[in-house]
Parts: sequence; structure tokens; C-alpha cells
Amino acid sequence: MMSRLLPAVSGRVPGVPPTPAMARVVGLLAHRWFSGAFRGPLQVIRCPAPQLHVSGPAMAASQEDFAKAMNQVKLLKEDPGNEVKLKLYALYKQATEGPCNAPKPGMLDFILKAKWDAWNALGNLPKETARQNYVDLVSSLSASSCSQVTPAADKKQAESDSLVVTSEDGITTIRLNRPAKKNALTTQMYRDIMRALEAASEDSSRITVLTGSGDYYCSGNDLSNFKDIPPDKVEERAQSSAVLLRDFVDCFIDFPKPLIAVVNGPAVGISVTLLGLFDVVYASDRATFHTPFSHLGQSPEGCSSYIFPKMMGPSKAAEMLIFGKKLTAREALAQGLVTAVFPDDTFQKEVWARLKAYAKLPPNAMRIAKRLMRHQEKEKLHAVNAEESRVLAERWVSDECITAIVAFLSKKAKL
Ligand SMILES: CCCCC/C=C/CC(=O)SCCNC(=O)CCNC(=O)[C@H](O)C(C)(C)COP(=O)(O)OP(=O)(O)OC[C@H]1O[C@@H](n2cnc3c(N)ncnc32)[C@H](O)[C@@H]1OP(=O)(O)O
Repeated sequence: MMSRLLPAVSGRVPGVPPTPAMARVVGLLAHRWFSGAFRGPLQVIRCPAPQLHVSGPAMAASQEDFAKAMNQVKLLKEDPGNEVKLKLYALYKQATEGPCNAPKPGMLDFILKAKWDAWNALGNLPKETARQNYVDLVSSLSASSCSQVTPAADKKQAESDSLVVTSEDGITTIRLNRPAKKNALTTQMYRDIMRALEAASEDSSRITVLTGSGDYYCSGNDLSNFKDIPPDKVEERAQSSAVLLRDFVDCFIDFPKPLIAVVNGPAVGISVTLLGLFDVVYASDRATFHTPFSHLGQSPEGCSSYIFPKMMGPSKAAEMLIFGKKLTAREALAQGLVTAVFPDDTFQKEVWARLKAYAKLPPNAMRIAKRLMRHQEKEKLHAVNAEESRVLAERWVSDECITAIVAFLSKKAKL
């Protein structure tokens, strides 16, 4: 089935170079980036599927992994759907041929055009990254039977893991588990959350919850993700991070079951913007909601540039997304970002009692209600996500952004 996705698109036209402005900024500022070996912790998804194993700092997939993944694709039991097939096609082409230089097919060549668009959207993503993303995607597709009750033996180790996924009482819980770093999201965590969502969409649970361990819900993107990038790789990294971000947010847009955020404490950056893609958001009265994008020289993501103005009106959204105004839980409730606020001392008890009751409702009825409420906006949300990710890739190489991140990493600044 999948082998039909792999025929070559022939013909060559000039490629898509990075903009001269970006290249200039990278050249001027590259020397200010941090260097030195990254010493990230190991991260684990607690999941019996063999593909979701311990992984350390990002590694490039070997040709052998790539070849294995191509074989795995042919063995998939279920059709992954056109959107995923297009992603696989695009990554395969990028990994084997590099950026799309083929002539754009005519408007009426629907299939060829969709394939060309998917490939072309990868821009200058390096071949190695495309290979890795292809392997990751195939691995997540093969892992669809994952995520049942966490084995008791694993629970002992969970404290040291960055992401813990459990499934119990009809609820799959994805817990951010880096309390010492305020649950900041590493690159590996983005990938692991995507895999966990893919698995949760297929498992027997009825609702899915995202929450955090410790005093924070999440402090947003781990700013160390910007560390250790060789000067000549800054642009490449910005592009591959934008692809990762887009794929990550797409998983939330497309998630088919009720998705609930249990916001146990302060939330920052992408952990706030994503809330607009959840069905229900419960917050402790200790939680705050902070999107300091301008302070960081960055721009909004998670479809917030579209959802927040619709949800709270343009001027309240501007206070958050342009001026970085931090909201209390009660203010977020008043703006519609939060569904309900609970006193911190009874938060866990009250919220989980509610969720357990919801998880007893008929699953198909819940999915159908969600689909009816969301499907008309889906296409728009994917377009907004693509644009926000593209713009962020530009911001990441900007002087404003680099200065802010250098200040944080050198301990000169904090929110
Ligand atoms: C694929 C890529 C997608 C990218 C998507 C883009 C998203 C955009 C965003 O999410 S923007 C938001 C980025 N987040 C921040 O700017 C928060 C930075 N952190 C802080 O300002 C503060 O740490 C704090 C206000 C969250 C908490 O302050 P507090 O004083 O209570 O605690 P500490 O500062 O001592 O924090 C404890 C340790 O945790 C580390 N840490 C916290 N947040 C982050 C982070 N986002 N990135 C990296 N590290 C973080 C902090 O450095 C401390 O570490 P240390 O103990 O080793 O010093």
C-alpha cells in the first residue's frame, strides 16, 4: 500500500534558499551562541510498545534505521490516512533527494499537487533530520497499541523520567515530569508527547489528560534547546524546530478524544497557547498563565494568534500575546481560557473525581460531539499553525530572540 507513495517526482527547478536577511542575521550573531556538549537527561515514555524506548540527546537515524522504517511502513496493519501518508512521502523524498526542486504540478493534478505541496513545505530541512523524522513517524504509527496501565514496577522509576504516561479508569494521563526544571519541554519531550497522543488516540481510554508534576504545570519551551548549535547549523536548526513545532501542534488539532488540561500550577509559553486546543481546562487557583513572547523576541504559536482573539476578544488577547500580561487563574477563567478554577488544596481530589465520572460516558458519543464542535475549524487551524511555525523559525534567528535567550541561559534574566 505505502510503496505507492514513493515514486519519484521528476524534473528540476531552482530550490528555495533561506532569505538573505536570515542568512545575514545568522552570520552576524552566530558567534554569540553557546557551545559545549549537551548533557540532557534520559527521557522515557512508560509504555510497553518496543518502539517507545529510552532515548537520550537527539541522535540522527542511521541509513539502516531508515531502511527498517521503510519496511515497517509496508507492514502497517491500518491505513494511517492521507495526511500521514503525505507526511511520510514528503519526509522520504526530503531524506533521499533533499529539498523539493521539482516543477509544481498543475492545479488539476490533485494527487501530485498534494504530494508536491507536502514535500515543498519541508523547505531546507536537512536530509538527516528528515530521515530521523521519518523513522520517528513510522515508529509512532507502529506504536498505536501502546499505553495501558503503567506496570507497577515502572512506577518506582517514574520520578526520574521526563514524561510519564499512564492509563487507568478510562483516562490516559500524560504527565510532564521534570519538576526541577519546572517541566520545561525538551526537544525529546515534544516528540514523546506526540507519540503519547498518537497512542492515546488509539488506546481503549476515553479521555486524555495533560498535567505536570511538582509546583509548575510547565515553563514552556526549554530554552536550552537553543544551546550547543554550531554557527553554521543555526538556520537548519530553526527550520527543523519549526517542522517539529508544526507537527507537535498538529497532533493537538487532530486529537480525536476529549482532551483535558489539569493545570496544577503556573503555565508559561507554549503550554499556555496550546490550551485553546484542549476541550476542557481545569486550573488550580495557584496557576498563572504567561505568554512572554515579545520579551523573548519570539511570536505566538499553538494557534493562539487565531484562537485567543476569538476566545477573549482582540484587545485582551493583545495584552497577553503582544505585551506578555500574566493572568491569574481567575482572570483566565473570565477570559474563557480556563473552564473552572479550584482551590489548590482540594484541586487534585475534585478534578480527578470529575474526570473519572466523565470517563464513564459512552466514548463514541464523546468523540462525535467533539468532532462536530471542531471539524469546521480544523483546516483553518492547520493553516494558522503552519504560518505561526514559519514565522517562529524567522524569529529564532533574530537578534531580539538570540539576545533574550542568551540572557536567560547566562542567568541574567528570568521572567
Ligand atoms: C520544537 C520547538 C518548539 C518551540 C515552541 C516555542 C515555545 C515558546 C515558549 O514556550 S516561550 C516560554 C519559554 N519559557 C521561559 O522563558 C521561562 C524561563 N524560566 C523562567 O523565567 C523561570 O525559570 C521561571 C519563572 C519559570 C521559574 O522561576 P523560579 O525562580 O521559580 O525557578 P528557577 O528559575 O530557579 O527554575 C528552576 C530551574 O528550572 C530551569 N528552567 C525553568 N524554566 C526553564 C525553561 N523554560 N527553559 C530552561 N530551563 C528552565 C531554571 O533554569 C532552573 O534551572 P537550574 O536549577 O539549573 O538553575
